Amino acid sequence: MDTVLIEGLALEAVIGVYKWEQQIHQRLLLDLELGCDIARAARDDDLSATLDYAAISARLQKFCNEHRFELVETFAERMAELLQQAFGVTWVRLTLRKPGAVVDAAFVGIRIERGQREG
Ligand SMILES: Nc1nc2c(c(=O)[nH]1)N=C([C@H](O)[C@@H](O)CO)CN2
Repeated sequence: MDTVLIEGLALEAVIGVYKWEQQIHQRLLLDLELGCDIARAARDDDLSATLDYAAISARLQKFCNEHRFELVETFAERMAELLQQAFGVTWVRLTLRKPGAVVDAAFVGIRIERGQREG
């Protein structure tokens, strides 16, 4: 199984459990590993035969503009569902970081894996 990567994608979202957090936008950082067989895309030099990282990045930025959640867990789970439903992603490892949420930590966040890794 090959992997399409998106790393350090900056997302602006309304996210947090506290009232003050629900009135501001905060930056999240997203890393994605997306399972994908790239053989046909590479053979035919054909974008339509692989996962388009630009289209996926734009769709996730739109999703963040349209939704608000309290937990990074919820955001991560919903983005994984979107990747499966809208782009046919069969396996994803998703890391979502919330910089600055804990002052003494560079990052806090979560990592999830969904779907079956083939090959
Ligand atoms: N496991 C989690 N812990 C916490 C979260 C979260 O989303 N997942 N969120 C917060 C607050 O919103 C925090 O980020 C504000 O500083 C606390 N713990």
